[in-house]
Amino acid sequence: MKILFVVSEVEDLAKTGGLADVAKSLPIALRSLGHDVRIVKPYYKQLADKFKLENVSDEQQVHAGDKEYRFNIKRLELESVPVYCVDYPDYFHRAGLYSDGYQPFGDNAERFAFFSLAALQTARAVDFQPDIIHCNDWHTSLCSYFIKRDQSGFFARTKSLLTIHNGAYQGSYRFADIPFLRPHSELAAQIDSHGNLNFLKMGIVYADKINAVSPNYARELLTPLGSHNLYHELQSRANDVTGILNGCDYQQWDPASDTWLPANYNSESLKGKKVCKKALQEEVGLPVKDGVPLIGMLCRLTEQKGFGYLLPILGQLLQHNVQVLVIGTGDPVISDVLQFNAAQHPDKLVFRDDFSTRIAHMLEAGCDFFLMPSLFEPCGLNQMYSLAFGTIPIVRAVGGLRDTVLDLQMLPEQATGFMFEAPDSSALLNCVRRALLFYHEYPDEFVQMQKRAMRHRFTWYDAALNYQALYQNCLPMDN
Ligand SMILES: Nc1ncnc2c1ncn2[C@@H]1O[C@H](COP(=O)(O)OP(=O)(O)O[C@H]2O[C@H](CO)[C@@H](O)[C@H](O)[C@H]2O)[C@@H](O)[C@H]1O
Repeated sequence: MKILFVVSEVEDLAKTGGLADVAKSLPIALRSLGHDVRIVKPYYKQLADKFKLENVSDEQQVHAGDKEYRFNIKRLELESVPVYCVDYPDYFHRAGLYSDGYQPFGDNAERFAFFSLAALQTARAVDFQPDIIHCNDWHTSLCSYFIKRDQSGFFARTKSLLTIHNGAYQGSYRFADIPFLRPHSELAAQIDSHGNLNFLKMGIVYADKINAVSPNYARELLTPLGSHNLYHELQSRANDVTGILNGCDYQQWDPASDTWLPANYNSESLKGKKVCKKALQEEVGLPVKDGVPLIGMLCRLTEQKGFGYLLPILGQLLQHNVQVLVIGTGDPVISDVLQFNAAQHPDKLVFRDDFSTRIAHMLEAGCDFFLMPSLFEPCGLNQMYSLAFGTIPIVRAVGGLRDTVLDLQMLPEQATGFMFEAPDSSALLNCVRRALLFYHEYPDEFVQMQKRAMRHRFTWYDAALNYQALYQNCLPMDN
């Protein structure tokens, strides 16, 4: 099959979160199944600073009424997957991808409506007539609409799939302010009472199929509580909504060969993990103690990740014989509270307002537990990385976390972690206490759990097979 994978961010090129991990690994896995998959993404400053790329075609155009927007197409290869980059400096040559660090850019609607049109124009320019356009999240949802209404005939046989990586971000903007959409009366008919058009909703309405990044999140999306206020739209497409679990890139996340780590280890021997713990404690300034459990947390600082019920019990949690390390950037209100608590408990809590690939690997390897108490979690990748590193996840039973972690109480023989149900502080605190008790009281069983976790596999190969079947499902029978 010919697949055009349209996405805003890609690991190694430009990234703000888990979407980028998927946008690298899935196309590579699909390529290994023999499909002709090509990525289209914006030529962000982050990417332009790293790779000075040449144009691969004449200047291209997108129109908004009488106005012409001229852009260039650059190309590179990511492990033999072609990546076309839409080069339009006015929209994409900025320090951030979506915001200046404080506020979202005021023209995000315009930027991503343009990008969706430009991605389709890129396919035409390089004469790549896809069977499937695979759209990802709100940024590229409009492609599903545009191919259905395309006048050129180029996409007459093309079907579209929308993958929802995070349904909380929907891109809802004043329709009248988006020059590229003004001629589309069909979209104008879909605005809400405030005059806003919801980009993700348009993907849900117009895509041939829709999938979420885990089976459990797909089920949650079809409930009033889990639908991020898109219940009616999702329910009306219920027969076309499925879930495919993300994979884990075990080349990148392998403690036996990881070059970011001070020592390597595997599921036969965890000796190197102790070295990693010591190095991590030293690096972040925690007392170097082996018998004290170290809980790590690494994420974007947002409400989604469960800070609403974690922050109120941090003090209680730190009364235990434990060390906690939180690393991530994001909401300044959350970082202020973390900073305040860290100043009060310097020997027990460290917060780093920071993110780098190196520190991510160091944290995943050096901690005993990985905390991910998310309010909602479409799939979650960090819990898979922590399983691969023998770092026991403590998670809320929600979204993909429920699909990937097996709780000790429920499945004592197969358990790989600890889970709690209710999104509240006491359920979280009880769960962490349960995990700490197990660590202190059953050290041998704890090591067995670590080894079991390390052997658990969620491969991109399996995910790619499922996507392949879903693409087939989008296409007419004769394909
Ligand atoms: N401050 C920061 N800056 C840059 N990178 C950071 C960062 N903090 C963490 N990261 C990195 O981003 C990735 C996080 O992936 P997750 O899946 O855990 O969450 P995210 O919410 O971003 O993704 C969404 O999309 C993915 C992919 O489908 C779903 O798994 C997930 O549930 C959904 O919320 C990891 O590679 C991590 O190391």
